[in-house]
Amino acid sequence: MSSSPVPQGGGHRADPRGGPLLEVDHVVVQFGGVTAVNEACFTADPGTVTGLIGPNGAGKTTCFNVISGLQRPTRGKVRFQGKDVTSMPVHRRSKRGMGRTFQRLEAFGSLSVRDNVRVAADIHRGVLAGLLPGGGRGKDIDALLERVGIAAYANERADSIPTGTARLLELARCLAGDPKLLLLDEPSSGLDETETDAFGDLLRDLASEGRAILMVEHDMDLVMAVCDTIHVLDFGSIIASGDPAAIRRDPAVQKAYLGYSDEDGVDEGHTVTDLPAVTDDTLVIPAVREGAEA
Ligand SMILES: Nc1ncnc2c1ncn2[C@@H]1O[C@H](COP(=O)(O)OP(=O)(O)OP(=O)(O)O)[C@@H](O)[C@H]1O
Repeated sequence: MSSSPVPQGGGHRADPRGGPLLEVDHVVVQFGGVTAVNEACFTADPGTVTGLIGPNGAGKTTCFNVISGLQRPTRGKVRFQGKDVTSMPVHRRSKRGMGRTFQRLEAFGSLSVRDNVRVAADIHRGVLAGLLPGGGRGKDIDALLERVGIAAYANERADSIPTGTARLLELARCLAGDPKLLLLDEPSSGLDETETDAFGDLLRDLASEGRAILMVEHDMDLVMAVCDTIHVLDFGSIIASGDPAAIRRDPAVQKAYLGYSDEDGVDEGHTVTDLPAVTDDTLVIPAVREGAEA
């Protein structure tokens, strides 16, 4: 895949002073009496995949909204390439190299898959737009579709493709802007197992070009397979940060998801057979907090 002629992010740099590409610094978001994000601090670095996980309502999307500029934090700062962008509008962050996909699909339904990417390239004026007029540019767009695995759908209307494919289209539209930071919100939902494996490979490949990837994702197998670092949010606060092995073992994470941890042993009505194994090999963190509505 690395021989693809489409945007290759090699050379994406962090803050020239040597800091991380993205810094979320003590961010607080309050909606009336609800504290959606509570003093969150984390970073994303070039060449890495960072996961932001947590049960439903933990504050993941609100964090993404703060980073991308859709939500002003009540307190705290967001820095990108060392610059304070907390008050910067969405389009200027995007121009500086932030790309985002949404849980809700954003493509133009009546346009073909290829034209959706073409429009995104024109909007971003990324490396695709304006380059090699005519056939050349079309070829680059087709190579991008190939790279994300949706070339077979190039001529289909965007509103007629399966949900998983539409998510990959979102990613292709995002990549047309050649972002330094990719913010991916539930990117694998709708993908089957084989597609998810291929998607994981693509994420690693995109990171290897020097991009920073920050991903909110409920598929824990994918998160554990591709992330270098994982931050776990619960009720707006980061309760654990570390590599996948550390996160699997973390008692606070097990409690947040399962209501109990390995350290608790068997109590509060749980029997041995009730307790799912939480081991290095078996990840049994469900997407939904135990007892919560899905
Ligand atoms: N605009 C808003 N107004 C009021 N409360 C909000 C708003 N947006 C989010 N919230 C609340 O903030 C908290 C965090 O929500 P958020 O959507 O960020 O969680 P999440 O981790 O992304 O959840 P999910 O996994 O279900 O998408 C929730 O309690 C939610 O109800």
